[in-house]
Amino acid sequence: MIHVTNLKKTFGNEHALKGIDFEVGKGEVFGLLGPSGSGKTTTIKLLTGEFKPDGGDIEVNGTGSRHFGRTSYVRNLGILSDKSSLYERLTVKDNLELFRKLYGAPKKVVDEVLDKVGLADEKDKRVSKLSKGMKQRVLLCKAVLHKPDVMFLDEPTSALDPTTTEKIHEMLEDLKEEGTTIMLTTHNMDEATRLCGRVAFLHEGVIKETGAPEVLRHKYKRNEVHLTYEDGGVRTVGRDQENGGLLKEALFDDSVIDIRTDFPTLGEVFKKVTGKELV
Ligand SMILES: Nc1ncnc2c1ncn2[C@@H]1O[C@H](COP(=O)(O)OP(=O)(O)OP(=O)(O)O)[C@@H](O)[C@H]1O
Repeated sequence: MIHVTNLKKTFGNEHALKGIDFEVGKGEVFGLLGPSGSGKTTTIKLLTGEFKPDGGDIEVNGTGSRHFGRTSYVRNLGILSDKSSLYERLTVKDNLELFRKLYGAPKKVVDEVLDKVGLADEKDKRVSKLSKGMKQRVLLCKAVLHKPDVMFLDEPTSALDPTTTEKIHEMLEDLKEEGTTIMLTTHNMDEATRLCGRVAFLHEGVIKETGAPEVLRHKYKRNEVHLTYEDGGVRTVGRDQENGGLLKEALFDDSVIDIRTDFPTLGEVFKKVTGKELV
């Protein structure tokens, strides 16, 4: 659904993207993970036609980047970015009705999407009276009501409270179930682990690693086993032939209360690969 080859973007002397490659399959949720300034938003803006590439190729749903300026291209996408906005003086429902008519979507979708993000009771409120988290949920409704095949979400939950984040995650999981192709950017490793089938680690405009979160966690795990004893003592041994007998004995040793392998979080893997924290 999304093909990106040797994509480059420069701002003056700043090489924001130094030639990145990735593919996103139909129905896949793909996460671009990276710290601030790594090039995540630039990538999304190139894919949605807001920026023009300085090199490389992009194709989204069969459309090449030279056609991204066409209204027909953007209308078939679902976009949630820092540029997404609502009419503050209109109610939630009137805002969504406006976009529904623009997209020619069926009337019932407005209530359906509001219900999904838990905002059915707020539909007659003016947008100017909503909290930040509520606005973000309405923006997500706006991005999905025409049931786009591809969605680009730039940090969909950044700086939101846990309840709003959970609601947004539930909605994204529903979209994933329905087979929507989603590309999102995030600093949040839990979000990426929960939602993404595959992630790419972006660091200083370069993709350093790509893969399924669990596969990457497995690939970068330390080959160690921690044995915790009932007196609180912890013994760490290599998970190898040499310690085979000891580990087998530990399984049946009543004084061993916990046996644990090191399974790093995605954030720890990111640090291992790039030397940088994901925040
Ligand atoms: N419009 C622009 N003009 C000049 N430089 C830009 C512009 N947009 C991005 N950059 C630069 O490109 C680099 C990548 O920025 P980008 O916004 O893509 O990072 P990001 O990973 O999305 O960061 P954040 O997580 O803080 O949003 C940064 O060094 C940034 O200063």
